[in-house]
Amino acid sequence: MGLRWHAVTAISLIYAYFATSRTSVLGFLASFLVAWVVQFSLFAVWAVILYPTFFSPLSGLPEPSGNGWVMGQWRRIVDERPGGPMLDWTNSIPNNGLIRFRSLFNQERIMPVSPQALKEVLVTKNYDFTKPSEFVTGLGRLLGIGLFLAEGEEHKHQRRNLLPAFAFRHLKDLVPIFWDMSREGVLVMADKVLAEAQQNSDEEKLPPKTAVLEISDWASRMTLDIIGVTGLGRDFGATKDPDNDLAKTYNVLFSPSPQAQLLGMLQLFLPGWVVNMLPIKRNSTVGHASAEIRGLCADLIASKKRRLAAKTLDDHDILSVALESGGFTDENLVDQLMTFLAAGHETTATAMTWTIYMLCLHPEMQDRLREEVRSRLPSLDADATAAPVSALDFDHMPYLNAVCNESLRYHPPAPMSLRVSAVDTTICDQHVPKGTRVMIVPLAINRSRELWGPDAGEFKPDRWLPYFEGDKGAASGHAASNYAFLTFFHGPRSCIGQGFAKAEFACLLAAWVGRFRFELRDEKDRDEGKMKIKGIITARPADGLWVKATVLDGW
Ligand code: HEM
Repeated sequence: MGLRWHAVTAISLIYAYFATSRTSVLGFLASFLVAWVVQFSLFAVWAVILYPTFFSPLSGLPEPSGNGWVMGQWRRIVDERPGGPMLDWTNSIPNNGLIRFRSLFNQERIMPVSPQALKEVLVTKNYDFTKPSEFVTGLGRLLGIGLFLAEGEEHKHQRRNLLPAFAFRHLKDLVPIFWDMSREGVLVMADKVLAEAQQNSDEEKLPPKTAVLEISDWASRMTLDIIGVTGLGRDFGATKDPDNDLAKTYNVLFSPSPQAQLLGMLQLFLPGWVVNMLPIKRNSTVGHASAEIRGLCADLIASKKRRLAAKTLDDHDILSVALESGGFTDENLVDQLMTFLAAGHETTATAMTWTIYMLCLHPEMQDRLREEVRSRLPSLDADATAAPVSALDFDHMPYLNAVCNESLRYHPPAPMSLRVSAVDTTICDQHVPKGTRVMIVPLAINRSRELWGPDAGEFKPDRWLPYFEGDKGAASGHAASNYAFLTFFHGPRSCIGQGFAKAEFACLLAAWVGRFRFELRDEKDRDEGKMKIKGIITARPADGLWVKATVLDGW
């Protein structure tokens, strides 16, 4: 529910016009202000207290206790990790598929938590629920107004034209490229570790061939290079160069700074274009970064178009597929590329970061995974052409796939997202008025005890392996429903890059764990509950993940 600024201003003007003699400008202004403030105050009492408490059709839904008088559950929402309070509510509040909670100024949110409620929001009534307008004005600067932010018919059209780039057959062909790039990246990493290890001082007490790395930075640079080559046909060279401009630009864009949080909050109350124009540093940083990325994407398109015109284009990257479809204008293609660059590398890098963290907490799983990798894949030192790998090699690595799935379940890189009902509609027969905000929380669903059983809160890759010969439940991690795994969402707006991300993730993880042993640098990080986790779209350890990486021999 938003204040109707135009109506309030018009009523205030009319009041001031009739209430004053119109000879005094000051008198007119004072009356205008008084009328404005009175209306605003009445609205605030209605919107913040009366409506959510007594009049909302959603007020009968179960909700967490301990609401602040004005701020609802806001304190918890900002203090805890993204999605953390919702996880707690999902597991503790009895419900019929929907939970309501109140956010800043008691704004109502509803959260679908049963398979039926999720199915309606994501699949059967998907187009009743759109992305909120602040996504377009806020995220649009980072992601471009591409597939991620398109709606309705425009979304269907774009998705249809982009799908061939993600077809199964095409993804299979990408696996050797993913592997090759993972292999090369790990060789660069290993050189760096060995060079640093030679300079280790005695006080550091690090084992031989060991150095401390910040893992999320390495993961981001490698995934940026992978999406560069396979998505856009350009190698950005970020893995080899820690000062790579594009990597640094994304690093700044996705850093959860206090200013970024403030802007995100203001987007809830002010028109997006006003927020984007506020004279604060974050705005100019994002403006410059976004212009730089746009320029880069425009260059790439121009160069591909020249090759397409000269009939020398035989690439299969996402950009080439989009170009050949003929379904996009140049301007729109720039937006699509921005979307794929951002959505296609931060997410997978976050998955890598959390997986290394979990494998540090569970060294026995790390050893088991390494054993499988080393027994199934050629050494990283082997010549890639002499020892090629294929998608089939990865299909035959059950533990690798189990670890990847479990990590994506336990730490979904994008822990929550938002929708708004575009029309009056229903979820599980509950009336949902137009304009209601619907919070979709993969972190909460992926760890729901109702859907996963009493061990939902444990990291257990084995749940993805068959418990007996012919056990079909392994494919869904033995969950009660397909909707229990929400990491990539479901339905027409599910992640188009899901297959791409899973294949890339498996290659990267196999190469990293095959070559290195990872241990946490700081003992205090063992307590996940105390870790500061923040993020814009994706959620990672706020201060990075610092690990001791040891280069291992024998493979
Ligand atoms: C582990 C990695 C990834 C995760 C966890 C992930 C997760 C998601 C999620 C949850 C959504 C839906 C968000 C929403 O609607 O609010 C989404 C959408 C999307 N993702 Fe991914 N993603 C990953 C990797 C990728 C990759 C590698 C690409 C591209 C190569 C990609 C491209 C997209 C696009 C274009 C959309 C918008 C789809 C649409 O609205 O039709 N993602 N992703």
